[in-house]
Amino acid sequence: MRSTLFDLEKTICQRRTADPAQSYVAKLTARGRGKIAQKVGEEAVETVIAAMTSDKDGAIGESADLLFHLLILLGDMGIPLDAVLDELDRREGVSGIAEKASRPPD
Ligand SMILES: N=c1c2ncn([C@@H]3O[C@H](COP(=O)(O)OP(=O)(O)OP(=O)(O)O)[C@@H](O)[C@H]3O)c2ncn1[C@@H]1O[C@H](COP(=O)(O)O)[C@@H](O)[C@H]1O
Repeated sequence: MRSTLFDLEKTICQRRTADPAQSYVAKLTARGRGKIAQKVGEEAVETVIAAMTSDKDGAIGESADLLFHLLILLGDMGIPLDAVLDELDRREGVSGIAEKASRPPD
């Protein structure tokens, strides 16, 4: 399996406390979780816009930005990428339709 996301997670962890003048990760982290979360939202919107305009190259670039900023946010919250992947593994083979139907009524 490609280790790209795990390698990036490690880099982000190392850069969090770097000099904000030298590191984007450190600069964004220093601005606080609200700003990091805002960036995740912006990159998500930009991904959606690329999709809605059928801009494949744009969608690839914006998806990379989204994953990068999501990893910064997870790192800031102390959530390892492994925890997210474990959750996806837990859901494997469970149809989204069946899962929704099994939820208790509101
Ligand atoms: N993958 C990335 C990556 N993707 C995007 N970006 C940066 O993310 C920023 C987002 O761009 P935007 O135009 O959306 O934001 P902005 O205008 O800078 O910010 P705002 O003023 O809007 O808040 C840009 O500065 C991009 O260069 C990245 N910066 C770093 N990485 C990785 O993170 C590592 C550590 O980076 P540093 O922390 O900078 O050393 C690098 O070696 C790379 O592997």
